[in-house]
Amino acid sequence: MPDTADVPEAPVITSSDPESFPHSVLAERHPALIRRVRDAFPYGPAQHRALDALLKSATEGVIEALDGDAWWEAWGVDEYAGRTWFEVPFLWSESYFYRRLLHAVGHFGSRPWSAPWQGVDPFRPFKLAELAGPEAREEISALDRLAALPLEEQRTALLHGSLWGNRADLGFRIQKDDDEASAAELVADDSDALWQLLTGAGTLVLVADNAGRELVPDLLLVDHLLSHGHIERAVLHVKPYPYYVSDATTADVVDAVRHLTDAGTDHGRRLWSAMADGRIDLRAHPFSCGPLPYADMPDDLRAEFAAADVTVLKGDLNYRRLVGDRMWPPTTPFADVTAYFPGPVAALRTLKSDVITGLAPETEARLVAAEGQWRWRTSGTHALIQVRS
Ligand SMILES: O=P(O)(O)OC[C@H]1O[C@](O)(CO)[C@@H](O)[C@@H]1O
Repeated sequence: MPDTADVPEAPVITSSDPESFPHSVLAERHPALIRRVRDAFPYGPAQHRALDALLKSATEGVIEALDGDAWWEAWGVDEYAGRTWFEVPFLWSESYFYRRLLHAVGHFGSRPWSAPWQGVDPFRPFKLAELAGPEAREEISALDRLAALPLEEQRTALLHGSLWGNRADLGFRIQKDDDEASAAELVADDSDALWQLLTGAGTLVLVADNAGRELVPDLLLVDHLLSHGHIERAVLHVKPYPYYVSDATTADVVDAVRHLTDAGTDHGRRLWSAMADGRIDLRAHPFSCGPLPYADMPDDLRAEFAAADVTVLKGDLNYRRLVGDRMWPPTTPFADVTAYFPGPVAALRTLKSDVITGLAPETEARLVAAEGQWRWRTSGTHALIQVRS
């Protein structure tokens, strides 16, 4: 089992409480996702049977070993085998669900002649529909207006575009009717500290989250930082395989850059050449699809983050992995729970799960008075920019 000895203590979140948000993800969101994936492709009988079996296992069954998967063996699958999905850490069981879903649809087939679905992204139809949608078109047409703004306003708009782009997460929207909720509030805003780190920096590591309407503004922010001399180089971490519905893979980066070039924007052309000359470098580390907190990251990934002037982690899941998926008192200092991280680190996240750290006592009191203990944590209507320099 991974070593988490250095991480401060707070209860690890599981899905065992039927009234809790994590329970609803396993009991409602995962079955809904299986239905959507099943309906999105003309899968064959073997895949339908595998999806039926996954549905039963995920809701009524127990964790099963993943034969021959050395990564998942290292990540604890044999230790958890035989326990229900609801009693193991929520972070772990949610990741395990995506690993099992991909296996069920044949994504990992190992013999090419009998594995026609190998490499097919079961979430691709949803990702493509998002990029083709009216909101994505409007965002492209807003780029001309953006270019007319003073530079400081441009960079703030781009940072906020990248931050709130995180709300465009397809997994989250499976359970939400009003994904474009109008209420939007920053519960912590360390953007001044972030701009200090991003001024005259050598290397920015950006750990991406979702494809489509989140990745496009992420890339626009990187383009701005490169073009205006804030940074010399960006290393963009994406997932090695489809994950958490809309998480970005290399194919999604290609689609996002093409989306910008096809629209005839300079941003697209600049991003394309920055990838060609190495100023934007892609990574797809296996640990990016791991079920563990970053405190347990392997040495090569640690060295990569240590070499950066600043690492920016996008999204809710990366936040859970950064601070540990635990029921922290909300005023626990962000700097304490990220002290282990090798180098300056920032989180850009809309709140979509129970975990929260780094709130000012008055902010917590106001949120609880207005919405109780839980709602504001998962509704996607609040966001944060937190930095540990
Ligand atoms: O795409 P994001 O911002 O990482 O959000 C993913 C989040 O969605 C959920 O799967 C459900 O909201 C969370 O458990 C998870 O942290």
